[in-house]
Amino acid sequence: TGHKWGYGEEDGPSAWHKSYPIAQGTRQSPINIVPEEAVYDSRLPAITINYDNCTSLNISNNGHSVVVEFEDMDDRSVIQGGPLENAYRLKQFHFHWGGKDCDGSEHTVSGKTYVSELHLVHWNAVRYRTFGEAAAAPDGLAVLGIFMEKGDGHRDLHTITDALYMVKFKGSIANFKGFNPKCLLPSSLKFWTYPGSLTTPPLHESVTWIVLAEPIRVSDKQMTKFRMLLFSAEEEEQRKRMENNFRPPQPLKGRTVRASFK
Ligand SMILES: NS(=O)(=O)c1c(F)c(F)c(S(=O)(=O)CCO)c(N[C@H](c2ccccc2)[C@@H](O)c2ccccc2)c1F
Ligand SMILES: [Zn+2]
Repeated sequence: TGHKWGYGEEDGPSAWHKSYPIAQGTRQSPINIVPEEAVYDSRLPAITINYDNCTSLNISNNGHSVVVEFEDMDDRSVIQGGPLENAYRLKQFHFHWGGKDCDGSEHTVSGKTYVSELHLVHWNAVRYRTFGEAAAAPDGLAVLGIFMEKGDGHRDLHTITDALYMVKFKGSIANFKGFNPKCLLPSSLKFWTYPGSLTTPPLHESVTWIVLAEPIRVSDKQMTKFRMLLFSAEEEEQRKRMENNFRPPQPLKGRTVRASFK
């Protein structure tokens, strides 16, 4: 299903509009966040993240990123508050990263890039019956974005980077039970929020983005493990390293970015 797309010269972000015209839409993501231009909204409630009973299922390499999926048939792991009218269920999380440390994140802050960005994808199960339905609705998805900067290793990220060898090739999947992504959250939940889209095809304009201002740290060794993943499947003779799987910032087109903090 859907046209083959990637992050290369021919099939990368600048070519996506040919199969996905929404790529040139009015609420595309990611964006460059300019803190001084963000509007502080004192009425924005804090976001509440209830992952205590989350059930992680597996970790997989889908040829675009490394993804950890969760059981989402009830409200066992939800995010709410902030700009959200309803509780949104955690469906999966994945990462974006660069080939070296100069870039890798999707959102940027006053032009600053981070080495990686973690996305926790949630869907509005109050208003929509299935993830697919929600994914195509303007208030269907909420993605929590967490910047990752170079530093000493993140203890809990270890659990993930130590499992990456199991999903080296595109199409590989492995058991990954008992992981709670709560441990990946930074200490502050201060955030910016704006109406946007998926940053990969199908690029649906269905995402309320919640980007945390405080990054978490990732070590050099841990980044090296992400870069050992492959875009290619085991049987392909051309082995392409999975790196630079990020879309560059898109035009704001009049949108307002709100801040939960001064
Ligand atoms: N940055 S982002 O949050 O926009 C994003 C990504 F950057 C991203 F790489 C993925 S992905 O699943 O890794 C591969 C692309 O489908 C998804 N995955 C989506 C998804 C699939 C299943 C379950 C949750 C999320 C995406 O594949 C998708 C969303 C909606 C409809 C079809 C596909 C995604 F949402
Ligand atoms: Zn993403």
